[in-house]
Amino acid sequence: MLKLVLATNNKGKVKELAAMLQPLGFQVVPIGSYPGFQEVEEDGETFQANAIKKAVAAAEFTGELSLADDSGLEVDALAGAPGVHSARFAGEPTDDAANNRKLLALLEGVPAEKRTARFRCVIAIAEPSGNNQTADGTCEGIILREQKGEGGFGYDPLFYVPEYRQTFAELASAKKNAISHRGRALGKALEILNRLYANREG
Ligand SMILES: O=P(O)(O)OP(=O)(O)OP(=O)(O)OC[C@H]1O[C@@H](n2cnc3c(O)ncnc32)[C@H](O)[C@@H]1O
Ligand SMILES: [Mg+2]
Repeated sequence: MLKLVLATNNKGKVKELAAMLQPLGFQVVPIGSYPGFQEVEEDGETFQANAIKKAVAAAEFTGELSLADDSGLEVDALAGAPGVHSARFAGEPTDDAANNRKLLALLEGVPAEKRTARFRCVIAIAEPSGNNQTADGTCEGIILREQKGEGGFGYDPLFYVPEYRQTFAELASAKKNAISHRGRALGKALEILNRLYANREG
């Protein structure tokens, strides 16, 4: 089995990443199952910087190949906010419902054609040595005026994908994974993982 530590405390991310990686033969282990791991401070100015920081910390702590995901929502009418601050948009600790309420309040009165947004994701893969590589993905959508759907997590009930006429929270999870920022970043990250494992078994 190809062991891979998932350096995230977000259950929604773990679920999606595991659903995509397990069928490919990866044995994924969430960082939560390693007692004593100190959560890293996500003080980077970019998704890439934060993803690398999380992946390297996990790889150094566990001695295993580790994957981290830093992601967020960029809303054009808000000049790209909440961006890297998506998780704590409405303050600490992370509260998805409060984040969604804040987003709706800030967009009140903004017409549909100006509610464009995108999710961004950077996945970092780190080795215990600290060596790391990254891959990114985006997905374009529109911020609705009210939440729709029960699936997913975070901003999913407000993120409408015109192509499918559904929000990320309404889409079946396999469909979300096929088109999401995370799914696209993971597709590229798999090429990195394949090279790393090929070298190991070399
Ligand atoms: O840092 P980790 O432990 O991975 O977990 P986190 O939830 O803090 O994750 P981030 O720092 O990457 O913050 C990303 C936030 O952006 C939002 N987000 C990212 N991907 C999303 C998705 O697929 N659907 C909905 N919201 C998403 C969600 O609110 C996340 O909390
Ligand atoms: Mg975080």
